[in-house]
Amino acid sequence: MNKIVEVLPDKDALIQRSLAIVVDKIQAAIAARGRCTIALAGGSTPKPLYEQLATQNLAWEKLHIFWGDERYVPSDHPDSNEGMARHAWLDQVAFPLTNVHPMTTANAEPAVSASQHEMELQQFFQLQPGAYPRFDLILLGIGDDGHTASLFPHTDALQVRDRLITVGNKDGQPRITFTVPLINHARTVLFMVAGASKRPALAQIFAPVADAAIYPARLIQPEGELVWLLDQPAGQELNVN
Ligand SMILES: O=C1O[C@H](COP(=O)(O)O)[C@@H](O)[C@H](O)[C@H]1O
Repeated sequence: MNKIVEVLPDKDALIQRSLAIVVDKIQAAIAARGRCTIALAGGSTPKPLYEQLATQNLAWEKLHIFWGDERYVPSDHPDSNEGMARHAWLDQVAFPLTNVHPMTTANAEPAVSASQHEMELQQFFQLQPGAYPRFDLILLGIGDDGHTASLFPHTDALQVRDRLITVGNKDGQPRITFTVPLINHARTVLFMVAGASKRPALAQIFAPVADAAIYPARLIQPEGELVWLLDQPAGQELNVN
C-alpha cells in the first residue's frame, strides 16, 4: 500500500486538490483500460467536489458511477447520497443513464437490496464467485465517530469478509454499504476529511494502536493507493509525515 497524507489550508483547497486527483485518476483509468469505475462518498463534504466535476469536460460515456454507501431512503429524500450526487453533478452533465449504478433502497428488507446490488456488481465486473472487483477510485469520508462509508462502530458490517455489499446500521437505521474487503481491493482510495469535529477520530485512526471496532476507518488498508486529504482544522494536530 502506498499511503499519502496531505493537510490543506482550508476546505476550498481540499476540494481543489481532490478535484485534481479525481480528474487525473479518471483520465488515467480511461487511457489505461478504456473506462473508469468510481464509487462516490455521500454526506456533505464531497458535494462541492461533485459541483466542480460538473464543470469539467470529461469523457462521461467512459465513466461508471457507483456509491460506496447509501442511506436507506428514496433517492429524492434529502438524506440520499445518490440524490446529492445527481443534483450536484450527474444531472448537470450529459451522463449516460446506463453508466449510473445506484444502490437500490426499494425493498422492504435492506438485505434484499444489498444482495441485488452485489449481483449488479458481479454482472458489471463479470466476476467469478468469491472474486472482488477492483474499482479505479473509491471516495470516502469519515464521521465524527470514525465511521466510513456506512461501516459504523461495533456493527456486524465490520466483520463481513465474504460479500461485496452488506447492510450497515447507524443507531438502528439501516444503510447499504461496500464491505471492507471490497474497498480494500480498490486501485485508489481517497478520503476527504474537513472540519475540527473530525480531529479526535482522525487522531485514533492515525494512532499506532487503536481499536478498529471503535474507529472503522482503520480497517481501510487498500492494496493500491491510499490518499488522505485533510483540511487544517481536521488535520492540524496529526503528526503526519
Ligand atoms: O453518513 C455518511 O457520512 C460520511 C461522512 O460524511 P461527511 O459529510 O461528514 O464527510 C460519508 O462519507 C458517507 O458516505 C455518508 O453516508
